[in-house]
Amino acid sequence: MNLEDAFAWARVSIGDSPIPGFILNMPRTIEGVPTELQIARECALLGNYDTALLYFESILQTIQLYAKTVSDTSLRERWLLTRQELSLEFQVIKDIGMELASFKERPLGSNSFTRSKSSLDDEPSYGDPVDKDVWPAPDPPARRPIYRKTKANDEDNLPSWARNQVNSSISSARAAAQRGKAAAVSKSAVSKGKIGGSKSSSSGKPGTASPPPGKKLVRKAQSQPTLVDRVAREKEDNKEKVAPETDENGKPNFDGAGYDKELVEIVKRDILQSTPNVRWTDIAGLREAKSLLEEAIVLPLWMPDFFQGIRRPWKGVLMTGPPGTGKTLLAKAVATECGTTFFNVTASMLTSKWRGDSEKIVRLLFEMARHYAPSTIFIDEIDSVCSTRGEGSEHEASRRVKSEILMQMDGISGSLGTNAEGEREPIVMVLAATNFPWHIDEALRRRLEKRIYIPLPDLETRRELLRLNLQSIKIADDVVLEELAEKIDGYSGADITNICRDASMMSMRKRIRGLSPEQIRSISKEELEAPATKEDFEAAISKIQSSVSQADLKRYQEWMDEFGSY
Ligand SMILES: Nc1ncnc2c1ncn2[C@@H]1O[C@H](COP(=O)(O)OP(=O)(O)OP(=O)(O)O)[C@@H](O)[C@H]1O
Repeated sequence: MNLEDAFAWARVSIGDSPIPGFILNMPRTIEGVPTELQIARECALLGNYDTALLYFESILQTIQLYAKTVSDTSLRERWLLTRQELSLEFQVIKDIGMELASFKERPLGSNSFTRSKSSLDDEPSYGDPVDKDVWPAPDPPARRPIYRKTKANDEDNLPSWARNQVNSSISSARAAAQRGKAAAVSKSAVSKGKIGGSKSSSSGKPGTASPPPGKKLVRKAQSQPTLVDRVAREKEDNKEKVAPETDENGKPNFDGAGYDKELVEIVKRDILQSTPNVRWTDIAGLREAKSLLEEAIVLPLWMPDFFQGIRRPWKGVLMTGPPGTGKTLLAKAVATECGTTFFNVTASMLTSKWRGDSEKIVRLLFEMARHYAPSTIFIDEIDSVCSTRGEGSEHEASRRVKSEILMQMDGISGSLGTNAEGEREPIVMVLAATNFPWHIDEALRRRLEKRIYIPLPDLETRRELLRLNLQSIKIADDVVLEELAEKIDGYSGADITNICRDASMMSMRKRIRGLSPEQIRSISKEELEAPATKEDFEAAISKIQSSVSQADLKRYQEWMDEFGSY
C-alpha cells in the first residue's frame, strides 16, 4: 500500500466507523510502520484520536515484536528507543483524547458552548464560549469534519483548508523521510497543522476556500501547545525529574525517558549499588571461585583485544551451592574489585513487589546496566523467577519475566566488538546465584555459560572465617581457633558467623541474668565486653546446628557432575 492509498483508506474510514476494519487486517510488517505512522499522525492532526491511537498501538506492537527478532544489539536498542519515543507520542494523543472527552461530557446549554450554523452541513460547529475566562475553547478536533467517500474523488470531499494541510503534511513528510529525518516529519506536519487548526488561520489570512469553522476558537487553540510541544515538554520533564546531569562519578546520568519515572527511581534506589564495598579479603577461602570470577570479568576489561571472537567474555556465571556459603559476598566483591557498576536484584523483588511491572523492570535494568557499563547484574534466588518453563503452576507474569530475562541476556553480545557507531560494546555480565540449581530453566542454564560450585568451607576457610568474625571482639586465651575450626566441620559460612555472634554475647547474658533494667543500665562497658571463652564457643556450637544436610550436599554434587562448567 503506498502512502496515498493508505491515507485515502484512512480518510474514508474516519467517521465511518470507530474501529476501521482495515486496521485490524493491516499486515503487521516492519516495512509498513512508516506508512502506518504517517497515517496515525495525520489522523491525530485531523482530530481522529481513536483511529490514531489504534494505529499507534499497532505500530508499538509491531516494533516490539520485530525488535525481539533483531540479533544486532545496537540495532535493537535503536528500535526500542524509537518505540519509547513513539509511546510518548501515543500517550500525548491519548491524553488529548481524554481531555476532549471531558469537554464533550459537559452539557450544551446556557453555560456551555453555543452552536452556530456551520459552512459544512454535516459538521458540528462551535461559537465562542459564553464565558471565555471560565470555559476553555473546545479542542479544535471536536469540530472534525466527517468525510465521506465519493466515486469521483475522495479529496473533493475535504474542505480545502484540510486538503491543503494534508497535502503539505504529506509532501513535507515525504521530503523529510527521503532525507532520513523521521523526527522532522512529525514536527513539520504537526506544527503546520496545529492539530486541527489550519495554516491559513494561523497567519490570520483565510485560505482560498472556506476557512475552517470556529475561527476564533481555532485562533485560541493555536496558543495552546501543539503535539510536538507537549512531547518535547514531557521529555524535558523526564530529564528534570529523573535524570540529573551526572552521577557522583561524573558519568552522565541515565536518561529514563520513555520509562515510568517511578520504575526508574525504584531501580536506582533499590537495585543500583555503585559501591557495595566488599573486598576479596573480606571473603574467607573460595580461592578458585575468586580467580574464576576475576578472569571472567577483570581480564576482559584489561585485555579487550584478546577477548574477541571465540575468546569473548562469558555472558553469565551461575554460582550454586548450599545457603550461606558466600555467593552474595562474592558478587559484591566482584563489583568492588573489578570497578563495575553493581545491580543487585533478588528474584523475589521481581516476582512479588512489582508484579505486572516486572518485565519493564528487567528491560530497564539491562538498559541501565548498558548505560553504566561495565556492569554486573547480580540476580539472587534466580531459580524462583527462572524455574523450568511450562510447569502447570507457572504464573503468566513470571513466564513473561523469564522470557524477558532470556531475551535481554541474548542482547548482551558478550563480545567486545564495536557497534555500528564504532563504539565498543558495553560489557554487562550477569551473575546469578541459586540454592536450587535443579529448578533452573534449561534455556537460562545454557545462557549462564559458567556454572560454578560454592562449597561449604574447608578447614582452612573455617579457620579464616573464625578469624574474620572475631577480629572485632576479645577472645580468651583458652580459645584455640584451629581446634574450633575442626569442631565446626559441615557448617556453612553463615552458620559460623552465627556461632561467633552467639559466643560473643554469652558473657553479657551471664552478667545480666536476674538483674533489673536499672541494674543492667548501670553495668560498665568494660564489664559487658568480657572476652569470649572456650566454654562460650562450645555452648554456642551445641545450640546451633549446621543448616546443610548430607542429602543436600549429595544433590549438589550430582547436579554439578551433570551440568557444572568451570
Ligand atoms: N566465605 C565467606 N567469607 C566471609 N563470610 C562469609 C563467607 N561465607 C559466608 N559468610 C557469612 O555468611 C553470610 C551470608 O553470606 P552470603 O549471603 O554471601 O551467602 P549466600 O551463599 O549468598 O547465601 P544464600 O544462598 O542464602 O543467599 C555473610 O554475611 C557472611 O557473614
